[in-house]
Amino acid sequence: MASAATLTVSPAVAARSLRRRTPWSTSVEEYVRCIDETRTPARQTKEAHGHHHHRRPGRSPDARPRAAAPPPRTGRRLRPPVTPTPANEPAPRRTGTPMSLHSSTPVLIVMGVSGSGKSTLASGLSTTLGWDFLEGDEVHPAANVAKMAAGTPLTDEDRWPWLRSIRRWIDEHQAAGTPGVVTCSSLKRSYRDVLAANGVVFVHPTGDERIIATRMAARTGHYMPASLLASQLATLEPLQPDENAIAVDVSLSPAEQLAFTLDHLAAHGVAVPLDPEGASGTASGTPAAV
Ligand SMILES: Nc1ncnc2c1ncn2[C@@H]1O[C@H](COP(=O)(O)OP(=O)(O)OP(=O)(O)O)[C@@H](O)[C@H]1O
Ligand SMILES: O=C(O)[C@H](O)[C@@H](O)[C@H](O)[C@H](O)CO
Repeated sequence: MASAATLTVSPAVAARSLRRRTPWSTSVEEYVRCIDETRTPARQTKEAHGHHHHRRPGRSPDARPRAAAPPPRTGRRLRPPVTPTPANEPAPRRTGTPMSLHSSTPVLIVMGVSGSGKSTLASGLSTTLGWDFLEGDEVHPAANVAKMAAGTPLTDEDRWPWLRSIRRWIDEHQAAGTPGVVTCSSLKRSYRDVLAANGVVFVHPTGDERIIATRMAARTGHYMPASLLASQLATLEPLQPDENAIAVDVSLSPAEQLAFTLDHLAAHGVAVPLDPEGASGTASGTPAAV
């Protein structure tokens, strides 16, 4: 893996982030406080709830300073940001692509075909990191949803306006210094190019298509028919070496996927909890090959 830049945050950005209760801090004590204050109850998958989280800067209750913040809890174990070295780099990724966060506010785009586990992983990342969350399916134009529900794949023209609205969400968050996590299939390179920016990292649950098909077939209450998986896979263009990305094996459990992704983020300078809820036991272990 190519070496990647360690995230650097200017004092002004760090101060702004602290005000927003986001976990950017060089001080462990402050970081503990921020994590504790941003922690929200575990989110359910949209399958269970039928709706998604969609928080924007300024509109989210979590984005506003809280008048009566609880006293900081003590004793939480943290994984401090580390500088990548050959010894502490996580296991090789499928793509072998460099991941770089430069000095911008990070936004994770969890991409992949329908049923690959985007929402499950993104929800875990958002909860663990305390970052804003956008369920990309929520901002599809109604006509797109109707089309997919009827079993017809979307075209490029259907997707451009949707991609642009996700781009706006990313821009708003980066301009505000508020990290975020968004789900967006981002199947083609040209789609990802609409979304890519400094600080934007694609996180791609990928691997055995039979696993995805099985999960899709078992899923109920979702507008996306399993019959569209074939066209999703046919449309998917693999990540390319110059894309800023982490590939995560779909065969891993949700907790393992979360731990694997957090390992990569930590190795690239992002402060993440050492003992995130739902990711215990594997964060510091060797992930399954991807
Ligand atoms: N790592 C995993 N292990 C086992 N089951 C999983 C895992 N990740 C997701 N699932 C299950 O697979 C199904 C699809 O997951 P999810 O809804 O997160 O995928 P998605 O990519 O967001 O789908 P879509 O794009 O169609 O909305 C769900 O039933 C979910 O509970
Ligand atoms: O680009 C697309 O074709 C769409 O974004 C789909 O991927 C669905 O929205 C998503 O997978 C929900 O099932």
